[in-house]
Amino acid sequence: MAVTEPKKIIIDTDPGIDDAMAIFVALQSPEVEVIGLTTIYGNVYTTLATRNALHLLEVAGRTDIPVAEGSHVTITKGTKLRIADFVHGADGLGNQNFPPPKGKPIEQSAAAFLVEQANLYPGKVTVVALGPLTNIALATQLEPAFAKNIGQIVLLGGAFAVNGNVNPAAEANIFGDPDAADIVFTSGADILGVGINVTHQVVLTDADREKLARSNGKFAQYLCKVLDVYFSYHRDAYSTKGVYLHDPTTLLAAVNPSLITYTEGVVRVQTNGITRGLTILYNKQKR
Ligand SMILES: O=c1[nH]cnc2c1ncn2[C@@H]1O[C@H](CO)[C@@H](O)[C@H]1O
Repeated sequence: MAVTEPKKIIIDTDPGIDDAMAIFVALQSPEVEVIGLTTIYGNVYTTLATRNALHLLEVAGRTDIPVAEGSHVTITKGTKLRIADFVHGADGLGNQNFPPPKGKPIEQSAAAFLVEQANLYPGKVTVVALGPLTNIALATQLEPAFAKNIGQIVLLGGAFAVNGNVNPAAEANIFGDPDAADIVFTSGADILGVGINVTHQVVLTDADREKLARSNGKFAQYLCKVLDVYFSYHRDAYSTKGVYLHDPTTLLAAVNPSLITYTEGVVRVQTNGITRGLTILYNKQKR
């Protein structure tokens, strides 16, 4: 039987409690090889995202994986960022006051790293984008062939035919940088978009969490510590007895796309007005 090579993935991330889960899922999945993490603002500011990415790799014993720091501002140089510390805690990881990581990010920017890896392995690298799409948009501007060279972009973003989670129109990652999102969606790249219409169907319940607490696994024990804040937020905001697994679901869409059903079409993003951040899908059924 032919042995299939693991899919090379770069995770663009703003850790983030559900980002931590997604990173651990990736590191536990033989189907994928994590060749780098790139960081972005969203759940936390970019500086803290970099610190948390390095910390999570140290927890996992995978300091061989490079971390490239991403943009601190939106694609239009906007500095008024919407940071979801009310979802993830001030430190992004459930207010656990973890010690600072020993490692450092590489010299390259996230966009430069993305471009380099896509050129190095044309058509073979999947970017799993778990935050606002600024770094990916910057990569398309840095290298016009990026959209062609990157294998696939699997992204968590958008609310397709449902309300957003920031406001009725917008989902948090798209709302974080709608201009960047529209650049990415119109870049010509092969994109697999996972919206909150999908991720709101994937819930880690209180019972699941108790099961996790009974596990001796290193990742299970770590996640039980950081999950409190995420559970409290969901209880207050949604009255749910559980949490939405946004980022892990998106990561799993890259590991095994057959877990989710898709529709094919064209997506544009509203970049101004009260519906700024709205994702619109034209599903090609009309000719
Ligand atoms: O209400 C919210 N406001 C802002 N961000 C949120 C909210 N709920 C979840 N997320 C975060 O945004 C991404 C999914 O949209 C996830 O990373 C999630 O942790």
